[in-house]
Amino acid sequence: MTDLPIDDDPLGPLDPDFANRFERDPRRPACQLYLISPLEVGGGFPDRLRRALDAGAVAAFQLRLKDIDQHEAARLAEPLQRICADAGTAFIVNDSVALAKRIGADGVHLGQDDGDPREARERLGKDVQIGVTCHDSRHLAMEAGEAGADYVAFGSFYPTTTKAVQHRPEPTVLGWWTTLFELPCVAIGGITPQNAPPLIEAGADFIAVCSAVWGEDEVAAVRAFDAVLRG
Ligand SMILES: Cc1ncc(COP(=O)(O)OP(=O)(O)O)c(N)n1
Ligand SMILES: Cc1nc(C(=O)O)sc1CCOP(=O)(O)O
Ligand SMILES: [Mg+2]
Repeated sequence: MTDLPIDDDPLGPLDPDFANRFERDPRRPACQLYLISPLEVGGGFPDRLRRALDAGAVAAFQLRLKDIDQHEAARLAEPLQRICADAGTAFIVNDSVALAKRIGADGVHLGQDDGDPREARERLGKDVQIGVTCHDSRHLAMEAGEAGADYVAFGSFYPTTTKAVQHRPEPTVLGWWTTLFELPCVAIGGITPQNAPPLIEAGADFIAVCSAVWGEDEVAAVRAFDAVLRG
């Protein structure tokens, strides 16, 4: 993941073997940016991604495609995965353990109907990051933690047009989670640079964003998130 300047950090450099993990680390901002892809990632999208990752610190990028066969998804993933690797950004595949394994992704994100995190762990191994959607549920989050997830995701905090959503957590769930558990939490849903601060202050370890970056000028948007996240 993209780091703060670390060469002169008194804690020393991040171990490159652990650089793409979802972990709290005092050498990184307390809350980091996690980009979710639009559904269309062909055409000029790789250039947009490169520009976005150059514009500020982006910890992770999720390839979120729907209704697409795995060969086509793997073909579309290839340039994006390379761009993320060059930028030190973790490359996460949405929904599909099979695709994540096939392309050697850094992680997979699983919704409640996307499969069992324990099976995903068996298939992907200990080094691949597994994230789990938990909506507004403390119970689901604790279950995901027990199942070996590397992060839990709560949402949708704000209205979104990217996806039909049925849950609206309060930011307090983030504070509850971070106070009790080491496992990082992700906040998602309708997040913009303007409405992000209450989620950051409540304790989100990551904010996951789609339309506020790809529906806008991606460079200006990542810079605006970067400024908010660096306080
Ligand atoms: C970081 C993150 N959080 C939540 C989701 C939503 O996952 P899911 O509920 O499986 O819905 P889809 O994204 O698959 O439509 C996510 N993708 N990423
Ligand atoms: C993919 C996704 N999952 C959500 C959840 O609540 O689990 S909200 C969401 C959409 C995120 O996109 P945007 O930043 O454009 O709102
Ligand atoms: Mg899903």
